[in-house]
Amino acid sequence: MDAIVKNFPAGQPQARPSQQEAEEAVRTLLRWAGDDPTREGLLDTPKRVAKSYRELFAGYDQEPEDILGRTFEEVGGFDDMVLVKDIPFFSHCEHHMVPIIGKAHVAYLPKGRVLGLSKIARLVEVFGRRLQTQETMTAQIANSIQDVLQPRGVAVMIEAEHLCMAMRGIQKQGSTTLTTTFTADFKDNAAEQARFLTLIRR
Ligand SMILES: Nc1nc2c(ncn2[C@@H]2O[C@H](COP(=O)(O)OP(=O)(O)OP(=O)(O)O)[C@@H](O)[C@H]2O)c(=O)[nH]1
Ligand SMILES: [Zn+2]
Repeated sequence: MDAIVKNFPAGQPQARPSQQEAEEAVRTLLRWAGDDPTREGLLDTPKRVAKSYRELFAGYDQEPEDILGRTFEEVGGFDDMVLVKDIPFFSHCEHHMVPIIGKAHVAYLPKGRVLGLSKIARLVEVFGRRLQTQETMTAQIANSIQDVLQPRGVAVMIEAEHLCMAMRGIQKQGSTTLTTTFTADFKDNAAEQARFLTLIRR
């Protein structure tokens, strides 16, 4: 497996470890948790975890440009807000690698071109399936739509529960974190921001 890990923080692509190395790392963590990786029930667990990581972190193999590339211009002059709300997602926090469970609300003000609606949900998936902070994910969704589609503005709100705060640490269940990013006209126009917030609360 010689795939390159994208998004490496220092900007230096690193070769992916082999399947065997990944499985060995899981065996180490099983021993760290206090269990015995050689007992029958755990024999295939390292293989399953490695496979499951490829799915849970599939977003490292996808680029927003590939998803947002296909746009439509024939929309009868429509230039008002397009809002896709309540897009459910799962992610993992980059501090503890524990799930973040949430919903994203994504709006933009078109300028001549619109996106296929499913592409907005696909974009949420791409960034959700990476290690994240909620703030980063919110900004990444907004900025990639702004950069690729170049609409008049983008608004993104994420509401999420962080299981690292619920299952461990401070152990507060049921709290919700809200984050927003506004670009261009949404950033400069309080009335557009208010309309976005009203529509997602309806
Ligand atoms: N800003 C931000 N913080 C997050 C996010 N997800 C988790 N965190 C926080 O990251 C922080 C990491 O704090 P540290 O003190 O380094 O780690 P810790 O000792 O495990 O912290 P506790 O969770 O307080 O036990 C915690 O306060 C988490 O709640 C996120 O998406 N955004
Ligand atoms: Zn965390």
